[in-house]
Amino acid sequence: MITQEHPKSVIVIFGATGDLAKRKLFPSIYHLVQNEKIGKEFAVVGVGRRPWTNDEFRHNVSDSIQTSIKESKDLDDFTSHFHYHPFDVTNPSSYLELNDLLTKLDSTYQTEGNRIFYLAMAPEFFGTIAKNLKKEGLTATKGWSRLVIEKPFGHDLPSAQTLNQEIREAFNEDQIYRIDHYLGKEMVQNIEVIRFANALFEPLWNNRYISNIQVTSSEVLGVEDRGRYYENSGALRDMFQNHMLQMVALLAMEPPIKLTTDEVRSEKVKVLRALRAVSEDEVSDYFVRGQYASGQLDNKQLIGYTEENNVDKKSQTETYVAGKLLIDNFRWAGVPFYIRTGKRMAAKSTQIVVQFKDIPMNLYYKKGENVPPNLLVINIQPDEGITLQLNVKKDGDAGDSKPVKLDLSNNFQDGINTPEAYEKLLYDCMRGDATNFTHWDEVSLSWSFVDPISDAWKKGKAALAAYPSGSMGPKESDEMLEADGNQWWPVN
Ligand SMILES: NC(=O)C1=CN([C@@H]2O[C@H](COP(=O)(O)OP(=O)(O)OC[C@H]3O[C@@H](n4cnc5c(N)ncnc54)[C@H](OP(=O)(O)O)[C@@H]3O)[C@@H](O)[C@H]2O)C=CC1
Ligand SMILES: O=C1O[C@H](COP(=O)(O)O)[C@@H](O)[C@H](O)[C@H]1O
Repeated sequence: MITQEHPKSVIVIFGATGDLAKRKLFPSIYHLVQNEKIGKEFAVVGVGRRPWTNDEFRHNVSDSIQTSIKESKDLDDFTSHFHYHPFDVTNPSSYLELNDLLTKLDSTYQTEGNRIFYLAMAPEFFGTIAKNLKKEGLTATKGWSRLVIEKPFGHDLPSAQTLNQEIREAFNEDQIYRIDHYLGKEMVQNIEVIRFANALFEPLWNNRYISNIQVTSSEVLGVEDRGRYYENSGALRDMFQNHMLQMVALLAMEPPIKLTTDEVRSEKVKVLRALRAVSEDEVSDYFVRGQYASGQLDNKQLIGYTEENNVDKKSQTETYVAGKLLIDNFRWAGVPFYIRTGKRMAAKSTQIVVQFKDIPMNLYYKKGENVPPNLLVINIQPDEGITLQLNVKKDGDAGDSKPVKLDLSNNFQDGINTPEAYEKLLYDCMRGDATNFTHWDEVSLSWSFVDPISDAWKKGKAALAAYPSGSMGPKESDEMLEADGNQWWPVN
């Protein structure tokens, strides 16, 4: 059941001394309190191996808030809700002590026995932690208990299945919240509203009127200090299998009969089931993989991927992937969904472009050529908003037209204050709303689609194209669209 107001809970963060907790989780909890989404009835227990005291932990929390939020206030009061419990999560006996602490905090903060276990740690620990939580009785509380799991959820389908079995032995599916932080982004959540709350778009949202849909998520950053993780992941597993496929599912799904968790998920699952499988031999026709070489951006010289720390000098890991997806159902037959994502590209941008089909006949503007197509552009980040490209009469010239952009970005007035993805997702989890988390069916279908692609790449069935840092990816990606008579639309 979804709690409407001021959910109460103890939140146990496994990995509370790590990067994710400091950069995302503590500021998110702070915002929830400041925005009065949660009241005083909460406590946070941090788990890590470092032998910190409560004071040291609270200092670290304070630091994280001051770094990320300009005007922070009431920090002492806020951090007094934070407690640190150091232990190695592979040591089963420590869970009993943790349980005692949770029971005590439950009574101090009147959290009604509700517990969130947030696993902000490397995935190899997920199964062990889930098992010990159940075995030592931490999930047997008078309130609810929920498990939040960070990505990556497995490395391929078999490893994801093993992980799922391990956590399902301790938690039911409806207690498991698999985070995909893109689903917490304001404009990703807006996809459904744009589609289903506007009489203008939904009738056109099909293969009769749409020529193709493009989803881009480009990053300026390189692999930073995550070389070890990224070498085993690459862009296909890091971004495509989860964030990109989730956006495709939201764009392509049928209208759900209700906006409930189960109904929305069930429609997304149908899209993933309808994705046309790409066999190993066809991979090069549908996918391009690339790796950033050295290059320049904003007059700065940038090193190539293989020169990064903890990266093999001969690495074949892709830092860029572009794909052409086909969805074999009545609505989308024949409409390509072009997807691209990569690191060290020219701009940080996540953007969706819906390109409508050409009008049947050109009465205007350079007859014999096509009038520019109508485009609906959904800007997810860094700017939030939508633009609609239409054609209007050219000033003065009778019989001539020009494209104009109807820019609705200014309507998103509270854009800068929209809650951060993690804040929304944490709040959803506290309220028991799993709509914006990924269900096991979605995860397994995504891996089923992705595995043949990575297998083909592993067997060397497709070349790894180099692209200069600071560019928009390899030329092979442009050629993939050109072969269909299409082109990537520029990102904002
Ligand atoms: N950082 C990010 O931006 C993102 C991270 N993620 C995911 O979140 C998870 C955490 O990432 P991140 O915070 O970057 O990782 P870090 O390496 O920064 O942190 C790892 C944490 O795990 C703790 N830890 C490791 N081993 C043990 C152990 N045996 N017992 C108890 N605690 C242990 C560490 O504590 P200590 O050192 O004190 O032992 C530390 O708090 C990963 O699954 C990652 O893929 C997902 C998206 C983005
Ligand atoms: O999950 C991940 O996402 C980030 C990009 O997230 P964004 O919100 O900044 O678009 C990416 O850098 C990282 O490699 C990946 O693990």
